[in-house]
Amino acid sequence: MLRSCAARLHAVGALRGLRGCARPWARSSGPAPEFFHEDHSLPKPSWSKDMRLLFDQFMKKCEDGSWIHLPSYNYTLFQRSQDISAFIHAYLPTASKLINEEKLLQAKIFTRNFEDGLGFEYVMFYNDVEKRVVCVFEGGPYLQGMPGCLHGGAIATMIDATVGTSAMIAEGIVMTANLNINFKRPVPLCSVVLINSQLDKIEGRKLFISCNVQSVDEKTLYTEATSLFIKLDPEKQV
Ligand SMILES: CCCCCCCC/C=C\CCCCCCCC(=O)SCCNC(=O)CCNC(=O)[C@H](O)C(C)(C)COP(=O)(O)OP(=O)(O)OC[C@H]1O[C@@H](n2cnc3c(N)ncnc32)[C@H](O)[C@@H]1OP(=O)(O)O
Repeated sequence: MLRSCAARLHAVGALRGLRGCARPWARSSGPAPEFFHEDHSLPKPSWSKDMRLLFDQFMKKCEDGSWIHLPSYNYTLFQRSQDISAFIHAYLPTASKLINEEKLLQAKIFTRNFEDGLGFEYVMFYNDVEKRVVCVFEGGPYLQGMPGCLHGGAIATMIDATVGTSAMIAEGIVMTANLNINFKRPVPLCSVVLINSQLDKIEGRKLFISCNVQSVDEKTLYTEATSLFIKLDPEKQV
């Protein structure tokens, strides 16, 4: 399973020629520690029936290669601590002055650090022809905002992660410059939703990606969003 997940991620990278992801900042090579490799996007006992059903449906679509399952880990692409540090120095020199290098060793993706079933449960799929990333997302009980509803910040986070994945696949190292969200209906806590993102256009370093959040039966439109991502330029002092 680990081999096939790595192969799929590699396929996505190869698809885009790994633009911007050649790790020019890396000081070391070799495998990351084994415990890092748990793919959090695979079915777990805590997943609901809807989540499992949609996972199976999308995995079926992956069989002819039109869709790709994107594995997901609790660390960034730059998982080795020395890589993270070198990455920040190369791309975010202003921020690097304020970052505690020791704390950096503990860095993890915050959506992947809740206990199973309590926080963000999600899996993403990518269609290269249509330039779409779809995220199947179930927000657990620890993500409550208004009683019985998903916190808007949790929705924003997952929208950012979905459109961000789309931007990263297209152009490598990017950051969110603008995220514009219309919350149209409250999302019931612990329900499964589909986050559909679409890469609309690329203009120089700017990527425009739109997105909506729908119920599984597609009858309820919960949220609509547009986003702007900027491909980072290591020559610029951001
Ligand atoms: C092969 C890969 C496989 C991958 C597989 C998938 C794995 C996925 C794994 C994990 C995915 C997780 C994904 C998570 C995603 C999360 C992302 C975040 O949350 S990022 C944190 C929040 N964002 C910030 O903190 C940015 C702060 N802002 C900045 O640092 C700068 O403003 C930055 C970098 C965005 C732009 O700065 P400049 O100096 O590089 O660029 P300038 O010159 O200012 O802008 C460039 C152009 O963009 C326009 N622009 C910039 N900001 C704009 C704005 N807010 N609105 C409109 N236009 C804007 C400008 O007007 C300019 O346009 P003109 O070229 O002149 O036409």
